Parts: sequence; structure tokens; C-alpha cells
Amino acid sequence: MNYQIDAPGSAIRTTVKLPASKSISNRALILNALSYSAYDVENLSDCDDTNLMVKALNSNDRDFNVGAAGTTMRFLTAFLSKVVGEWTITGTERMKNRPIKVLVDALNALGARIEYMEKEGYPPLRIFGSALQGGEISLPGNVSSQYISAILMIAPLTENGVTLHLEGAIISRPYIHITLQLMEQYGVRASWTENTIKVLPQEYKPIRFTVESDWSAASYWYEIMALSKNAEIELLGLFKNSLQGDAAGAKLFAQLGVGTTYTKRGVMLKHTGNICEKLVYNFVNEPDLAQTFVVTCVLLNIPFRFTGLQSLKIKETDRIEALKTELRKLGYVLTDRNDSILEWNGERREPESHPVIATYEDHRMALSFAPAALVRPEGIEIAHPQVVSKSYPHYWEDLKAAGFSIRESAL
Ligand SMILES: O=C(O)C1=C[C@@H](OP(=O)(O)O)[C@@H](O)[C@H](O)C1
Ligand SMILES: C=C(OP(=O)(O)O)C(=O)O
Repeated sequence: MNYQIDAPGSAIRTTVKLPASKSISNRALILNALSYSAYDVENLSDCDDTNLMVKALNSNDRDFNVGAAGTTMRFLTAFLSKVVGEWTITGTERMKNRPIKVLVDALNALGARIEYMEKEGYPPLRIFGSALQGGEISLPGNVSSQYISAILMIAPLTENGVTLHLEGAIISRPYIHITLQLMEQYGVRASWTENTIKVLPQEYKPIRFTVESDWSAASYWYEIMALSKNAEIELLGLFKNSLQGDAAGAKLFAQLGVGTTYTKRGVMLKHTGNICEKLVYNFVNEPDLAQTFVVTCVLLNIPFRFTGLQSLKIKETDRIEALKTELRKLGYVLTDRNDSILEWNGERREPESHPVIATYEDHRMALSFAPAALVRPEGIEIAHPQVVSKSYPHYWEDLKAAGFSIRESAL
């Protein structure tokens, strides 16, 4: 099934209840389990990745399938390695090609026993859970921060605590901060100096915890605002002092003419008319925002140079290739370099007469391309639109409520 999406017939005036952050939801679920909390996490995300975590933590099975959920795969691997028993964990075909060696090596060095069931370095895994010794180890910080978050959350429950020396550049750093801040809210302190994070043996304390709205999901509404001539959009449940690194999207969108006013219940977006001539930015701290800004910039005809994109190659799909291929269909020629830089200097070619945007089982492809309907008189057709459920299940309903027309079309 495809969706044909067309722009609203009149000005957009909408208030959106965003999904809750899946990053925070999945951490809170692990910390709730580790603190033996009797409270439910409030305002938990209803997205696939969080539902998969809930299902795994509440099941009596020994074999887990976490689908396409990266955080669920990585966090559960660490969690299960200290739960006595024998477990297996697998996921989608793509998940079986997303590397996990750095995490497995690190956990094994801390006393775990984890084996590969198929390909060395990749899921599925067999985990022989037991009490963990902990200790002092080095691991690369430049592949995925999720490995680091996964280890940190179980670190206080090891016999000797854990000291992590992070080698190389540290990518997705704000996600490590989210982990440490949530651990602190659950009563555990860690120290982070330069490239070393140290967690002593400690106990978690159960707390009542409410998840904030998802700043990554908010970015698609900022994109809609940037591409609209006349719109007023209110996004509920977002705060200036967010735990999420993707809150940085608000400042960056200011360069694309979108102003943010913080209110008691969220943010109001307004047009400012101040638009940069070229956008240059390093996305190493906010990799999930890259697709939003790439698509917004080309559609606004703003050349860009985006660096720090190295982790995009191992996400739900190779996002650098996916962006290049799909934007080419719309007539934009992007170039990439060193697997980490994506640029557009304004080069165009003849667009396809009836492009269909492929989504590669990547929610962010559908989420970031749908707003293109606002600048294309013929609208935009998106393949496999159901992929959005990975992080934002009610996206299409929210777009309809804002006035977009969304019709099913056959493949
Ligand atoms: O810890 C997290 O919640 C996440 C960390 C990031 O991954 P990497 O650390 O692999 O870049 C991000 O892309 C992902 O969507 C969520
Ligand atoms: C990369 C993402 O998720 P994950 O790595 O958790 O699958 C994402 O949501 O963009």
C-alpha cells in the first residue's frame, strides 16, 4: 500500500499531541525493572520500539524478537546478561545486519557470556545470564552510543561497578546524558570526566516517572511549518529544558524561518521570515534530525553541508544512500563524502514524472518526506507508510487533523 498525500486546502492551524519520546520510554522501562518499581511509567510511548520493550520485559519467554528496535536490542542484551538464565534475542533482517560486536565484547569483558547464533558481530545472540563482576574496560565511542547507555544502566548492579574508557570520537553524546540523567533520577550517580565514565556499585530507587514528548517527532512539524506559507502550529508536551538532545532542532529551525515560543503546555511555532542562504551543521549529536533537515533544505532551495553523519549508515537503513536515491527522484542531486558528509549545492536534474518515495523500513524516511506535499502541486506518494509506527504511530491521523489529504493508492 502507498499513501498519496496532498497539502491542506487552507492555512494550517493545529495543536498536536506528539508521541512520547521512545528513547526516554525505553530507558525508563529498563530502570523501572532494575529498581523493582511498583509504579507504571506514565505517558509511555505507544510506538513499536517501546511496545517491543514492554512485551519483552513482561514475558515469560526465553526467546525475544525485538523487530527493528535498536534501543530495545541493545538495552535488553545488557539487561539479560545479568538475569540468571539462558536467553536468545533476534530481530528483523536489517537488525541482523546492524553491528553489536562492541557491546558484546564489552559485556563479555565485564563477566557476561554472550555468543553469536549466526554471523559473528551481529544478532541473533545467545545470552547466558549471571551475576556480573564489572570492571574497567575500553570501548569505541564512535559506533553507537546505545552500547554505552546499555552498559551504564546495568553498571551499578555489577559486583565491582564499571569504568568505561571511551575511545575515539564520542557520537550521539546527548543520548548518553539522557541515560545518566535518568539513572540519577532513579537514585544512581555516575561520574563522567573527559572520556571516562565511572559507576560504582549502587541500588536503584523506584520513582514515579512521566515521559516527555518526543523532540525528534516534533521536527516533522517544524518541517511542515518551514514549508508552509501560512501556518500556526502548537506542539504539546515539549519543554525548553528537555532531557533530549534533539531539542536542538528548535534552534536550527530558527535558521529556516521557524520561531519557537515556549508556553506552559508546549511550544508555539511561528514564521519569522529569517531564512539563511546556506545551512552548515554537524549532526554528530542529533543524528535522527538529519533526514528532516536534508529534505527541508532542498525543498526550500537552501544549499547545505551536513557533517557528522557517520552513524546514518547503520541505522534502520543506510540513510545517506536512501536520501540520495529518493531526492534524486524529486530532481535534487546530493553528494556524499567519507560516509559522513552530505551536501547539496543546488544541483537539479529532471524529476521523475510520478515519483514514489521508497521508505526502506525506515520510519524517518516516511516522516520526513510526507511534508513535501506542501511544496509539490501534485502532492507526494509514499510507499509502505505504516513504517511510521516505529516511533510515531499516529502521524498520519495528526496530518489529517491538520488538513492534509491522505488517500491509499495501490502499489
Ligand atoms: O539511545 C538512544 O535512545 C538513541 C541513540 C541514537 O543512536 P546511536 O547512538 O546509535 O547514534 C539515536 O539515533 C537513536 O534513535 C536513539
Ligand atoms: C536510529 C533510530 O532508532 P534505533 O537505532 O533505536 O533503531 C531512530 O529512531 O532513528
